Amino acid sequence: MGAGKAMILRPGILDPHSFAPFGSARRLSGGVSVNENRGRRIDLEAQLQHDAEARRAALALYRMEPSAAPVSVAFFERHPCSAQLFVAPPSARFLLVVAPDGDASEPDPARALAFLGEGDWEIIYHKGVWHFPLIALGASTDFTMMMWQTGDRRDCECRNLAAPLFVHVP
Ligand SMILES: NC(=O)N[C@@H](O)C(=O)O
Repeated sequence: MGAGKAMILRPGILDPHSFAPFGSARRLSGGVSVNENRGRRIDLEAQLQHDAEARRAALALYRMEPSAAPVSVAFFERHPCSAQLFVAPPSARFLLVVAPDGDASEPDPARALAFLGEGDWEIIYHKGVWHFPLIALGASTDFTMMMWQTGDRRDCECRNLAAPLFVHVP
């Protein structure tokens, strides 16, 4: 993609197979009955891949305000030391934007992909996968996030793009 030439991305519907090169995605369902059958416990993936130096568990609530479409993606980031898990609630409508490694393990925006998710998903980015920060659509949405961190700058790398990508939302 030439410098300065904006690129349009149209998201596909999030599905585990399409997302697999970048991580795992699974709809949350089933689980076991808990609390006198007043609820269900759905266990999440607890064994997130991470480096030994990333020994600080980070568990957070991301209270995301909705983004307007088209969403401008001007950079990608990655977490070289840990996979990163997000849980989307049943009311969620969100975008994931990812890019494979290009030359010298830099993000390749020409092969970037966007995924539109709706409802309660567990999403896990593989360790070191280039992605744009999570995007909520439609309404303020609370996502749960978990990853392992070193506590220093190794936890997140960013790369600005020569030209932004614009993600159109159906
Ligand atoms: N950087 C950060 O805290 N969040 C991102 O990794 C994200 O994917 O939202």
